[in-house]
Amino acid sequence: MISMKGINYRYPKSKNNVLKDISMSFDEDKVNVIAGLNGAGKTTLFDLITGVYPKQAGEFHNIPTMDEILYQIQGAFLSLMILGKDYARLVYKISGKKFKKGSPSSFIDLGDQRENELLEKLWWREIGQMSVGERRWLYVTLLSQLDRKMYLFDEPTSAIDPSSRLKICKRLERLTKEPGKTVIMSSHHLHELEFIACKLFVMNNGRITFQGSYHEFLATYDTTNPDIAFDHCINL
Ligand SMILES: Nc1ncnc2c1ncn2[C@@H]1O[C@H](COP(=O)(O)OP(=O)(O)OP(=O)(O)O)[C@@H](O)[C@H]1O
Repeated sequence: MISMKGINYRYPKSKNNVLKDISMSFDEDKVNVIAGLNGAGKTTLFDLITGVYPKQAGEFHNIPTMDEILYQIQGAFLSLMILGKDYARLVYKISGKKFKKGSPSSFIDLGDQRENELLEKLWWREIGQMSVGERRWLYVTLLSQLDRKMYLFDEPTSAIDPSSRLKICKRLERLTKEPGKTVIMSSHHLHELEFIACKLFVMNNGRITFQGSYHEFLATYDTTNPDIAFDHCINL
């Protein structure tokens, strides 16, 4: 199990720690979701886990090597002129997987007919002509085809509609069905977590203030509304 204990981090030239005594353990059979206000420290934590920043204090356990990690950062630049299939080719090339010309159906099966059809549709469309939700779904879907031990997705569901958010969450949940894979995402949206097996972490001001299942989260704050639970959690 990938875990960490007592992690602290301070940016050079900053006075205060941005991560404060963080201890977490990630489940392999669930999507691990980190929620928190803007600036809570989620991206910093991802950057530390993946080695973008050097570790300062605390212990990390069982973190895979760089080539076993997929890290989807926020706002990665891609030309809007390239087609879905060009992005797919790039992803496959990076991973050393065999890419075939023509229809994606000859070598990619997403295990869901509607999603296979969506992939076929986006395959031939320019990135710039896709909706934001379609684009994010395509990125997550193609990246999740790569065989890695750990996947980190930084806000893959931001700025998209509830239906597309759920599709992306379900895609990540599918990854957790494969043994030996740990999936971690950050998110500002909590409602769709009801529909996936997840472990939720709430980060506030550099500290983990909750970790447990979605249902434990609601029960802790005695509500059925995750946004109200979140509000209580960060204001305690
Ligand atoms: N390079 C940096 N140098 C100094 N401070 C930084 C740096 N990068 C981020 N910070 C600060 O660290 C804190 C945490 O930022 P971080 O990007 O990790 O938050 P986040 O939880 O991912 O936010 P968001 O939800 O907005 O993406 C913020 O106060 C931010 O201003």
